[in-house]
Amino acid sequence: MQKIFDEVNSLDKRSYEKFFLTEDILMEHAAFSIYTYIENNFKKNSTILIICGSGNNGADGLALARLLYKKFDIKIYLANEPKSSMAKIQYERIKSLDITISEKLFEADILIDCLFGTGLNRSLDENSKTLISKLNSFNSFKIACDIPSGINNVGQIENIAFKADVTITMGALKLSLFSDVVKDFIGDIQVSNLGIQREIYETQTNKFLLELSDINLPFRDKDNSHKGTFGHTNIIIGTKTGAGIISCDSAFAFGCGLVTAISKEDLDLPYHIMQDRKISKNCTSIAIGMGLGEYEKNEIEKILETDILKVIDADLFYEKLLLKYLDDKVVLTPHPKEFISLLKLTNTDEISIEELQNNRFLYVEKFCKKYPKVVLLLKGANVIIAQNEEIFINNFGRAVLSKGGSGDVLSGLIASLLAQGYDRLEACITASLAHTTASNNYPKNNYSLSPQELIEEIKKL
Ligand SMILES: NC(=O)C1=CN([C@@H]2O[C@H](COP(=O)(O)OP(=O)(O)OC[C@H]3O[C@@H](n4cnc5c(N)ncnc54)[C@H](O)[C@@H]3O)[C@@H](O)[C@H]2O)[C@@H](O)CC1
Ligand SMILES: Nc1ncnc2c1ncn2[C@@H]1O[C@H](COP(=O)(O)OP(=O)(O)O)[C@@H](O)[C@H]1O
Ligand SMILES: [K+]
Repeated sequence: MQKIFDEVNSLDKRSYEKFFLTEDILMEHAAFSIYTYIENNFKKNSTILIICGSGNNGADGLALARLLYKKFDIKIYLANEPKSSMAKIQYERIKSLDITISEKLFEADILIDCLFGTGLNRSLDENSKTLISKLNSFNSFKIACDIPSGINNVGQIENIAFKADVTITMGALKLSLFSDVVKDFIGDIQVSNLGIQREIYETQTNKFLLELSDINLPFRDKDNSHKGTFGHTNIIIGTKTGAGIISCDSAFAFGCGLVTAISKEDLDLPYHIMQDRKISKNCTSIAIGMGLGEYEKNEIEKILETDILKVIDADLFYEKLLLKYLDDKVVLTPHPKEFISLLKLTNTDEISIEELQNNRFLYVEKFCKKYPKVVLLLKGANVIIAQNEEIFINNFGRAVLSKGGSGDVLSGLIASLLAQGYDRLEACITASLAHTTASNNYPKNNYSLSPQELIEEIKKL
């Protein structure tokens, strides 16, 4: 996994003080990293337009222009006069070079957005909005320097943002790059080195970006085994029976030795899924809530009271009785609408979905502070897995998963791993990575994936 930081000003400051790296040195490395990216990916003499603002983001652009000059056909567009001391210095440094300052925007092969970086501290004015909108309309390859202009420090977009194909971010990953609302604006993310290896520039953090290598699939390492060796999950089937049956199937596919569907009615189940009316004696995990619908409250309480690890999903986030069980046995897997209900039930906050989606990390942190024993997995375009003060982000998911039943598959995967002995955080991390990786491996298109096909892809991991 990679470290993520709420802000990097303190890391820059530490570099100045501890390693005697000046702002100028950091900036030269920032510009050089974008230069290297362009050199490695584009033909000599490609046309490049660098859009520069008045602060140090603009200064990065001016330094970059100097590096690119002569090898590429570059022009600068000065959205504002250089104002910060570094912007003025960088401007002086290019004055004697014959770099054209373009009076207008044009569709170059490559556009580089150096308008605003981490210094964006107020709403965009009309000029900036028009400028960004015009840039977005061009068919150029678009590179954002540090962060696409228009995205603020907490990952919100008030009106418009530059729509990058790649964002080359300076020094370390910032949390603002991982809100759901910026997902379609940042493109691929690359981190540039600022004159010292990233692991030295970075300090301690409690936020991490998951990588594919963080997956820990449930391979079996002993052959002297039987089905009970790999756990027994119980999936509670509600009135909408399909949801729970999908979870049963995904739990079975992900290695659990036995899967039992708990249901009052006789169901038409696949042959490998057992059925019972009550929780199995040797049950090692439970998943409850998917398609639950109408259910006797005391029956649910009896299940929640058990000492077994549980995945709690869907309809249960609307039930007050859940409040008694927000402890070290549960994994909660709400989508945003369910999470705002949970926030309301727990008297944490009463907010709209829009407010949540604009501040996902804030509300996850609030909830986890209040319930530090719970493991929370907040679904969305970027899944957030959190416990106490730690946050893990899975940003691999794509729109192919926006289908009824995707979440039911995920509940089954987590329950399966819990049954096999994974701890709750490990189970969420591996299940979530398996879920997104399998969906991305679906070969046909990004709209027709069914839960069954998703489970088939999980079997191939
Ligand atoms: N601090 C450092 O050591 C480094 C900083 N670097 C660059 O510096 C950037 C941050 O530079 P700054 O702090 O100068 O900030 P920016 O360059 O992001 O923008 C600040 C300027 O824009 C103005 N501004 C802010 N919001 C505005 C709005 N909505 N409409 C119009 N004007 C607005 C500010 O008043 C200020 O003049 C980073 O994103 C990164 O690109 C890099 O060179 C790496 C090293
Ligand atoms: N655009 C997207 N990008 C990434 N992941 C997505 C996207 N849309 C949906 N998902 C994922 O798909 C799952 C949907 O779950 P959920 O809303 O509970 O569906 P259901 O209840 O129908 O099973 C979640 O894991 C969510 O993170
Ligand atoms: K930028």
